Order: sequence, then structure tokens, then C-alpha cells
Amino acid sequence: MDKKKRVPRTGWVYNKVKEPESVSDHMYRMAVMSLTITDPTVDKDRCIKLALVHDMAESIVGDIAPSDNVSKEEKHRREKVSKTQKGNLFFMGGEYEFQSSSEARLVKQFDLLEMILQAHEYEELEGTPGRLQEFFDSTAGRFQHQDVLQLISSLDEERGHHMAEEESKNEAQRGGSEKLNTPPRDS
Ligand SMILES: Nc1nc2c(ncn2[C@H]2C[C@H](O)[C@@H](COP(=O)(O)O)O2)c(=O)[nH]1
Ligand SMILES: [Mn+2]
Repeated sequence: MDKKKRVPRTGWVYNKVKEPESVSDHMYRMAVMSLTITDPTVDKDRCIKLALVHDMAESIVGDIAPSDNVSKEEKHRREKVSKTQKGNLFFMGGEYEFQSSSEARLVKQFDLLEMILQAHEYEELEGTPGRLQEFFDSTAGRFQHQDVLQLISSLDEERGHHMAEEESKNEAQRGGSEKLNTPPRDS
């Protein structure tokens, strides 16, 4: 039975995000990102296909997060087992896994971009700007493509504004409560 539409993304589960997205949701938005590619040196259709299958094995082996401390080799072994169950078609010969093409390398950047975009959306939904900072830290410096870098800078700008607003709101509340707790000056 194919479960990928019901496999929640582990990173959000570990961070107690309510109603976390599924692996399919994640792959779908990466495919939409691939649809918007304007770079003539990259095969757009290939990117769309890679986006739609790159985490297919997770519907069998589960969505392994960095904090699970599963080695690359062990993850590869588990996914290899799932290939025999799913047929090689869905894995496109390990192109994504071994990052062996410019399309695979761009789709990996979409993978990370999609994740921090989702992290930002959860922070906005919860009204907790900055709470999911670890996802931004773990992806820092991993983007090279011009189009992706442009999106990252607008995302960072918007998120930075919201974090600054939150900070000044908290400061005002702290200031307010300090006033309330400060004993009246001797009259
Ligand atoms: N808690 C964290 N989880 C993370 C981080 N980076 C990735 N992840 C999660 C996201 C997915 O659930 C899973 C693997 O994602 P793939 O798209 O590569 O299958 O790991 C992080 O920094 N913190
Ligand atoms: Mn992915």
C-alpha cells in the first residue's frame, strides 16, 4: 500500500508542529518550483521528475531526519531494499542520491529551499518567528543557483522583519511588566 501521502515529515514532527505536511506535500511543491525554472541550461522536465520521486523511498523506509543519526550508508542500504519493492523506475538510477547531474543538484537546492519556506510558514501560522531556526542554520551556505539565492534573500528579509517585530513587541511587554512590578517612587 502506498503511504507517502500519509508519511508526515519527521523534522516537523520532532519540532511538535501541528498537522505537519506529508512527504508528498514536500515533493509536490518542489515539482511546482521546478515548473518555474527559466534557466535554459537545465532540463526542466527532468527536474520535475526528480522532484516527484526523490523521497519516494521514504514511504517504505520512513522519513529519516539528521537527528535520527542514521549514517548515509545505512540510509542507502534501506532505500536500496525499498527499490526492489518499488522498481527502479521511481529512483531514476540514483541520479538524485549521488547528485550526478546539474538537474539533481538544482533539485537538491529546491529540497532545502522548500523546507525552509515551510519552516517560515509554520512560524507565521504559529506566530513564533525564529522558533524553527535550526532548519535555516542547517541549510546555510548550501545554495548556489542564482534563482534560488534570490528567493532565499527575500525569504530571509521577510523573516528578519517579523523576528525584529516580535522582539520589539516582547521588549515593550517586558518594559510594561517591569513598570507594573516597580514599587511606586516615594511620593
Ligand atoms: N529537526 C530537523 N530536521 C531536519 C533538518 N534538516 C532536515 N530535516 C528533516 C526534514 C525531513 O523531515 C528529513 C529529511 O528531509 P529530506 O527531504 O532530505 O528527505 O529531515 C534540520 O535541520 N532539523
Ligand atoms: Mn526531500
